[in-house]
Amino acid sequence: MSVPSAVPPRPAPPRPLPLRPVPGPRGLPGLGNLPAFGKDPLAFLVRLRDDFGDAVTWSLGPMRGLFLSHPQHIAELLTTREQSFDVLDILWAFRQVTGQSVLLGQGAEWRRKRGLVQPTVRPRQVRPYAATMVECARLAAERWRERERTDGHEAVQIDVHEEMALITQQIVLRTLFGNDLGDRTRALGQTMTVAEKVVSDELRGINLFLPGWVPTPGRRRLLAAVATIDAEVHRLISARHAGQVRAAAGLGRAGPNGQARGADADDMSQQRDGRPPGRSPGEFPPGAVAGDGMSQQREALPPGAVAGDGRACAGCGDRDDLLSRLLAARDGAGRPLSAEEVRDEAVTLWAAGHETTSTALTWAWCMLGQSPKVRALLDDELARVLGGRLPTIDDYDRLTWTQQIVKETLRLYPPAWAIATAAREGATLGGSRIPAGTTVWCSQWSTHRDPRWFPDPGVFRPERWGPDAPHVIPDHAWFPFGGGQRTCLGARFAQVEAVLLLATLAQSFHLDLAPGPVTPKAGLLLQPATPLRARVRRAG
Ligand code: HEM
Repeated sequence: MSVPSAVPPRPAPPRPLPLRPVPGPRGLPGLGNLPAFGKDPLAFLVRLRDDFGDAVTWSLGPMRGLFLSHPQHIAELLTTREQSFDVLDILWAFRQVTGQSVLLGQGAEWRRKRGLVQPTVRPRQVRPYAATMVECARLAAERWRERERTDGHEAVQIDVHEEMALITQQIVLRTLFGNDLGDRTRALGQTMTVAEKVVSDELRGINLFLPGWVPTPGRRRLLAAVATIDAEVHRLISARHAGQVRAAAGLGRAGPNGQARGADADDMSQQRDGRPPGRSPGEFPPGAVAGDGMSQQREALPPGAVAGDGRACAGCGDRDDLLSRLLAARDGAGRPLSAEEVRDEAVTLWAAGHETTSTALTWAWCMLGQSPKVRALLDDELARVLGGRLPTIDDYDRLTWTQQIVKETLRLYPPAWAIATAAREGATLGGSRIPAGTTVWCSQWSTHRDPRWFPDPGVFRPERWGPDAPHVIPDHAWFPFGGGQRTCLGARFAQVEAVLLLATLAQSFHLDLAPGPVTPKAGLLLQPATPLRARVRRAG
């Protein structure tokens, strides 16, 4: 007879679903399936699944590929990625922006950085940023009203994505740097937009295979944009750091950007390792954490925004933005991130954190514009839960229909539409060996539209995510934020942001879409192929 134990036995890991890859469509000599994929990657991946099955081999130029469509295989890939698969080494342009951050790192270095960055954006920490999210949405609403006053009621036309990107850019920059950027926020945001556009272009066609040293006009633009970003971010970091050191040493209050008054904080102009100027490998002295000299920025923040919650970030002093958290972070050995590492992580959170969410919001408005019933239920919920006031983080759990709208939008139009990794020696999936070097792909676009998991997959139906939904959605059939150990660090941040922005803006406005079809285009992210234009109309 077995002795009862206080600790319940761990459930056995599910048996892997056997993997039996079949060859996909025959490609062209030397190019493989590159032309078909390049022409329409979304249609191509869906065709691989529909015409060939759940595990299909194909090739992209010299790259031997394996495409997975079954959620169980996807789950296995994402959960074993750190042990058996590498980050693809084709992301030269992306690396220029993110540097050696958690996004493209691997192995022990990635684990260390993930351990340092994760606590700064974990769900509990998103709470203090919610007020900033709502405030930035409120400012956008004010801007639209102002345009109504000047241009007339009928005339306010917007490019939805441009407007959403303005808001999310402002949110991420404020949550990162407080108000330190001041009136440079917009210009710096535009510089990041230039960099992102080039990165997106680089991931298409022949550029994908050009070594990083080949200069192209786009690459020159990218490097110039990165140099501007670096100079500004390093200025902010070193000013904040100098302010912290001075405050810790009791040498008086910091200046308006956190720098010690009279100190020459901007000493970050050396060039290193062929990277753009403005990066410094400098380590901060241990213990150089925020002191009490930052109250001037705090006063400049909107009321309640990025609250200085000492419990949330020990070592941040009265600044509680992401930069303070990164500067205060210590690894298991008590080591902080170096100045360059802080730069890389800050710019990565910025780049990874704004365009993804603004893209999701653009699609959400598109869906709302096309689905009057869904919109009417949204209006009911907003009236019931908010009754005309601005939302707070405490409303999040009650805004269930708004959450379902966001989830369903992320299903139909996942901003990140595919994940690709390279198999290492010894990698296996579904019990089968995967030859080293094989690029293993899965696609949110195609799996999220698989009728086996989502009946009527092309229909926007937020009810799927309600408690009474008749269909069980298997694990990893919906994975807009990836999965496993490398799952998106900002998933909670993004979901809270999307719900609060929609709730704030939809309370006051409808966005009436310009007539005509909206087609998605797969670049770095999945975005409308042409600008989504809408007329802003007062709600109610
Ligand atoms: C709708 C918005 C977003 C989407 C769809 C999205 C999607 C993703 C995806 C698919 C990954 C790769 C996961 C994987 O490989 O398994 C990822 C990684 C990441 N995301 Fe997001 N993301 C969003 C918003 C954000 C935000 C707001 C932030 C930061 C504030 C952020 C920061 C990151 C970081 C740092 C990683 C790298 C994690 C690692 O490799 O360890 N993301 N995201």
